Amino acid sequence: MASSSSSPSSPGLASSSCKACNASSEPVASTSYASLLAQLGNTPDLSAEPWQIGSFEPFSPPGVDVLRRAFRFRNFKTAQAFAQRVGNEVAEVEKHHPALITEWGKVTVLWWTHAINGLHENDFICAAKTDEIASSAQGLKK
Ligand SMILES: C[C@H](O)[C@H](O)[C@H]1CNC2=NC(N)=NC(=O)C2=N1
Repeated sequence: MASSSSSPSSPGLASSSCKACNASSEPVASTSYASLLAQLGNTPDLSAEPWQIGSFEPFSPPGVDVLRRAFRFRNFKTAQAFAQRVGNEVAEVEKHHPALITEWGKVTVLWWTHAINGLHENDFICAAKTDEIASSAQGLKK
């Protein structure tokens, strides 16, 4: 595993707030990208199975860069409650909204900035806040 699945993020990022963003906002600079990823606990782990996503990681479907992490839960109810907390406590507070895929025992969270079709510092802030919620979420499987 790349890191503990409960709370790999640095408290600094998780206690920052999102800045207003529009189509001319700057994506994260290549110089800060690696440091921001490291703050989310992302370190290369060549021994991990391809389906394990133990920390937020870059994911690049054609045409867009995304941060993605899958969280495992004991059942559907606890997965759904976590997705709702991310929606209410991060997305609606920060006015920055993820894709949340809720399945039995699993929530996949994808952060990117629609306005720039890529990654902004806001995405790293929201990813860190998501990790923080996971660290106290009921039913999370570590
Ligand atoms: C007007 C409103 O603030 C914007 O449309 C916000 C809403 N939530 C958003 N969420 C995300 N992830 N990216 C955006 O560019 C975005 N824009």
